Order: sequence, then structure tokens, then C-alpha cells
Amino acid sequence: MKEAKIIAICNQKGGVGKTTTTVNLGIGLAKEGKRVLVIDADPQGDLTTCLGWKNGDELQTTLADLMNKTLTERPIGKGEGILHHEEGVDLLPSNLELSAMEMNLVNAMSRELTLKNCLKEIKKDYEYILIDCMPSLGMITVNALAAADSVMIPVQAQYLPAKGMTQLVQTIGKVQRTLNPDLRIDGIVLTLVDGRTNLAKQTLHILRNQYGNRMKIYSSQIPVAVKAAETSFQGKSIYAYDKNSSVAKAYENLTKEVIRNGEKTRDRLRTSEAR
Ligand SMILES: Nc1ncnc2c1ncn2[C@@H]1O[C@H](COP(=O)(O)OP(=O)(O)OP(=O)(O)O)[C@@H](O)[C@H]1O
Repeated sequence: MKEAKIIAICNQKGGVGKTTTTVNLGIGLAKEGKRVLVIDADPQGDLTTCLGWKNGDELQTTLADLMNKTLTERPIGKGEGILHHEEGVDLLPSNLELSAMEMNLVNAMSRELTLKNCLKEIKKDYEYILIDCMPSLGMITVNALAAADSVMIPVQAQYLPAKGMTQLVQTIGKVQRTLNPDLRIDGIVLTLVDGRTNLAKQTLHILRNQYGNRMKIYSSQIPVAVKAAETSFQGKSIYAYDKNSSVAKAYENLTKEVIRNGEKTRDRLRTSEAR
């Protein structure tokens, strides 16, 4: 069976919609019949909370436990630590223990490849794995980039966040050169787009000028809407909360673009292998 495509949803800037995108893209893919695992790679555990597990401290097993097992070369049981959400996605949750884990990694061998090794068996059970990264470019995020096939970068539709991407693009470049030469930047997703202003157009212009020749900018844009903010407390996706909202439509479109994008990449790979 084919292994999962692993997408790291990453931006070191906080509050740009990484978690919201992970939830709604993940559940969007599951609604399209895909087998999906979402991984909370943030010790704040926002993804875990957003999917309804509100008491992070009470979790029996988290991502940190599985990474610790990998570090100490202990086996991970099939399905160990994985939670099942009623809308069809699986979740590998996190809580503050992931911060301690990040400290443990500092002196470990193959420290940047711990998550990649941890997912070696797990990824056989899924078609897509989405990793919700924390707002920093520390060791856990580098682990996510080293494990991923591609990166999706949510960018808030404003001038400064778009400018702040330089450091992220440099880090991705370093990971490509040293740890994961196959890592692709699948694209930028504009989030928190306020249709009443010109900011989205201006931001798009900046992003196209700076990065347009190096990476895709998804045509689906995520509008800013109170409904999206409200879902964070509900433990469900925007589709279950308000399926007719503009945000639900936008995430549905993004999901379709991601699937199409994956198919195009596969076709390109097949063609180049056949040559
Ligand atoms: N489209 C949207 N419209 C309105 N509010 C949104 C939208 N998307 C996300 N939000 C809200 O903005 C806040 C930040 O979103 P989110 O947690 O997804 O960002 P993040 O990049 O994961 O943040 P962090 O870096 O802190 O992990 C949350 O309160 C969320 O509910």
C-alpha cells in the first residue's frame, strides 16, 4: 500500500491560521474519502483542543511519548496514542510534554530525524498526514520539515506577515540542503482575508513578486469570519459548525486544490521516472 503524503503546515508567526487550516483541510480531505492523520506538533496543544480534547494534561499518550520511544528505540504499537475524531480524521495529540521532549532532543543522535523515524510505520496507515507546527523554527519544527514531503505556509493577508516569511523560507532551504532534499514548498495560503480592504490584493502582489517563481500560491483564499473563530471552541470543523459559511466553502476549495496538486505532482514524477 502507498504511504501517506506528509504536509507540514508551518509559519513561525503566531495566529496566522495554521491550526484552523490543519483542522479544516484535514477534515476536508477525510470528507473526500481520504485516510487522514493530523498531528499536533505544538506543546500548546491547540489542535488537540480544537478537535475536542480539552484536558490535554489527562491524555494517556501524546506525540512526545511516541518520539521518546523512537529516541530510546522502543517499539510503537499499532495505533498507539492515536485518537479518532467523529468527523473521520485521526489525531496524534500533544500537550506541554512536547516542550520537555524538545529539550531531550538537544543531545540526541539523529535529533532532527526523530519524527521522521517515528512516522515510518504510522504513515503506512494513511493517505495524508498533516502536521500542525508551532509558531517557532525550533527543533520540533525542524523535525516536522525533515519528516514532510511538502510544506504549506498559511500567511495572514497583511503586509508585515508576508515580509516576515524570509526567515521561514531560509530555514526550509537549509532543511532541503541538509536533511530532506525532496521537501517541496507546495504553497502559500492566504488566510484571514478581509474582503472590505485591499490588503489581500497588496499582500498577494508582494508574495507573487518575492516568491511567485519559487512556489505556488493557492487560488483558494480563507476569509476572516467570526464563524471560523467560533469553531475553535466547538471541537468540530467549520463544515459541521456552519457548512454554508464562506470559510467552509473556502476550505472545501483548498481541499480540492490540494488533492489536484498532489495528482499533478504524481503525474510529473511518473513522467520523469519514465524518461
Ligand atoms: N478565517 C478566520 N476568521 C476568523 N478567525 C480565524 C480564522 N482562522 C483562524 N481564526 C482565529 O484566529 C486565531 C488564530 O488561529 P489559529 O490558531 O488557527 O492560528 P495559528 O497560526 O495556529 O496560531 P499559533 O501560531 O498560535 O498556533 C484563533 O483564535 C482562530 O480561531
